[in-house]
Amino acid sequence: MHPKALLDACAELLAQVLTFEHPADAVVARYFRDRRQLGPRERATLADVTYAVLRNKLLLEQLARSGSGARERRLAILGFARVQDEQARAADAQAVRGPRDYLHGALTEPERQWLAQCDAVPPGDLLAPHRHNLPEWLVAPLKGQLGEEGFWALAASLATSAPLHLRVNTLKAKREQARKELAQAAIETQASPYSPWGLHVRGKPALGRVPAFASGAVEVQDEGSQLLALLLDAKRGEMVADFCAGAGGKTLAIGAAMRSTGRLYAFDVSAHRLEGLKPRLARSGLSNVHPVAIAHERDERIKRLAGKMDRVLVDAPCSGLGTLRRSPDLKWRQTPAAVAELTRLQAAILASAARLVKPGGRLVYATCSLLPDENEAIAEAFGQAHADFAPLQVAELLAGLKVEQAASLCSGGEDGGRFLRLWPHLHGTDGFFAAVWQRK
Ligand SMILES: C[S@@+](CC[C@H](N)C(=O)[O-])C[C@H]1O[C@@H](n2cnc3c(N)ncnc32)[C@H](O)[C@@H]1O
Repeated sequence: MHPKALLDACAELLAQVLTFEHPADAVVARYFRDRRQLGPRERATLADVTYAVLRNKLLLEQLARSGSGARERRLAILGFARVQDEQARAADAQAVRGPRDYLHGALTEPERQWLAQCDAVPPGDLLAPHRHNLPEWLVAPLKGQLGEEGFWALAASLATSAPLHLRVNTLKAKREQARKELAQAAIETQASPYSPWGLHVRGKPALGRVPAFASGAVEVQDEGSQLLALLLDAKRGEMVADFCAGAGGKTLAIGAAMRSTGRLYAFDVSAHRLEGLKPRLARSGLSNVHPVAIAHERDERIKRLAGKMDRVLVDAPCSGLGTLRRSPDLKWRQTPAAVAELTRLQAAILASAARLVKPGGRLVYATCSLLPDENEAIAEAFGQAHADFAPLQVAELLAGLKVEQAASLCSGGEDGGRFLRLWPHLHGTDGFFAAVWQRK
């Protein structure tokens, strides 16, 4: 595709994404579906430019106030330039000559001059929002937790794309064996630092046709997600519920930890999301998973299982702000009112799910949010209202599960070990929270 046509396509896609009527990944997927002629490299550029604009929206909008032509085109040019610079850095700037040659081929002379002017703006001249690229309502709760330095480190980390992590399906392969199999397909990996099931992939290779993936020996899963499933510590032959299973990322990890024995219910209110679990389940080789679409958290089918579960995971619906590297549109689509609404739902789901746990059983509440209102506040309110649930120290549990540097992954409580608290800038994972209780 000629650079001019690709830049036009970027501007066209951006115009659709920036209405924020639908999640960016859905808009991008539909755009690709409607244009089957696009090749893999063009698709990659279109997605990368879109995501670069979403991640750096406040800065790029500020820069795009100058220049001429359609706003989406100016944003596309700025996003494209960032993507090409990033690629050049990743490939070693020395080796890549003229990293912006391709983009320059799409620009008019005035546009080239304008881009050079944008490049020359000294970072010190930019206001704070143009440097952190976060909505104002998020700044105070994040600074409140991280302090000034931590906040800026997080903002820098959220401006990057997330690394690719795999979880080895221990039902099918040991970690070292999966590594070797992947290496044969020219996929370089190394053991993840925290999850005993994890592999960190070098680069972002396509996995669809890689034998280890097709055979179900590995699944794509953020290392933080793996740790949540690990924390449930489900054992052979147990009765377990994954209360908000969605497309089953954690269900699959829990089922494998149970060695495909016992009974693992995958509940969700979205039958559509549970449908997404089916092909993954087929690949995984698990036969202990029972997906059940429920009407709501107080569904009759849930009530019938009261007091019967050894372990229950509540991977609650949340703002998703811990996944901003992957879904940067969320920071522009979420609102304080939507978060307040979510906190009511989270408390209700946790209270209902807790009824399933039998005496001596374990309850895990988790989110991929960075906000205390969705995390510590929900866990603390639950603890106060449920004297029959004793809090467990996450740092101790993870250390017992042989997770390296377990204490560094935790915060809260007297010794800082009460909750799991993962941060992209500190741990390289998505942002995650978890609290654990044992029913007395
Ligand atoms: C964070 S996502 C789950 C992700 C999934 N556990 C995974 O690892 O892939 C939260 C899920 O909660 C579901 N949900 C929302 N309201 C619910 C409710 N009242 N009861 C059960 N699940 C609910 C949503 O449909 C969504 O799939």
